[in-house]
Amino acid sequence: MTAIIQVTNVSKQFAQKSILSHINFDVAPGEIIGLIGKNGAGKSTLINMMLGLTEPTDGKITLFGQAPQSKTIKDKIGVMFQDSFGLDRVRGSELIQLVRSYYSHPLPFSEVVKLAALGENLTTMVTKMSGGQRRKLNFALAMAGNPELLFLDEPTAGMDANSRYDFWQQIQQLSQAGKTIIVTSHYLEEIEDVASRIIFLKDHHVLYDGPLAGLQKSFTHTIVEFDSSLPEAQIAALIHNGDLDSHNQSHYVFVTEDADAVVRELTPEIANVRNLRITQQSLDQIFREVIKEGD
Ligand SMILES: Nc1ncnc2c1ncn2[C@@H]1O[C@H](COP(=O)(O)OP(=O)(O)OP(=O)(O)O)[C@@H](O)[C@H]1O
Repeated sequence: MTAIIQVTNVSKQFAQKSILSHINFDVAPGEIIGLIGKNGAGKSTLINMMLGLTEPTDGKITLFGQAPQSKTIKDKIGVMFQDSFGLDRVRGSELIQLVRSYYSHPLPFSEVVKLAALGENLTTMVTKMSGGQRRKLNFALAMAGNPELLFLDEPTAGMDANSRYDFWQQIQQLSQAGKTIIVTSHYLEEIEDVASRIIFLKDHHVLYDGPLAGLQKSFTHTIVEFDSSLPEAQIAALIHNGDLDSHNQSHYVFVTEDADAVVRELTPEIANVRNLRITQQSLDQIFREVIKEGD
């Protein structure tokens, strides 16, 4: 299948400082790519290069087989940036109509409003909107042109829990309808639920590119968690085959490559251990652990 995005040996420097180095990946139609990495890893820079807003220092990017700056592909792309759009002294509905007018096959106005769950906020001046409402409006603007390819940079920042849930449901439906989606988010549990593929940026490179299950396999750690009223020093003295990830009140979380060994080490105090659970690491836990390495 033809790739929607091709990133070939791309490097980026700002003022001689390397931000990204030798980045390679292709994106197929219908994929939801979760682009992750700590603050400053280069996620927005990579998105900006894919959008043709900044040029790679080296390498090549194509979208739909053409240069990102090509006018003929603009109709196929929707973008939701981290920052707001600046046009504050207008109503949400006016902005949506304005953006629709730039596209040759925009979605009907009512469909845009429904997709973004904007409801009664439509006639509100943008300056009067809450952070969450502005994110929804930004999403409406990204979808207004009925794009094939969507870039979402931190889309749910500021949204409440219900709105976030509805938003990701919407994204999954768009993906099932064939849209290709590139998303960055610091809410890794959300990325974990929706992304068909994770691209993890670290130290200027792609550290991992593949499905979440593969990421868990590459970093073959398991979580052993339990509740105990024993003090941390006593628990730490027992367990040598795992690293303490967190201790919150009576709840202990250990990361290990050998869960059986950790359970055996706990046996002398098993009467003081409750709710023992063994699970795979979540994306958030892997992320925090990998990010810590080398810092
Ligand atoms: N126009 C620019 N000029 C100089 N440096 C820049 C420019 N844009 C980004 N940078 C630098 O490039 C690095 C990567 O920034 P970028 O915004 O791409 O990271 P990010 O992964 O999106 O971070 P965050 O998670 O905080 O949004 C940072 O060190 C940033 O300061």
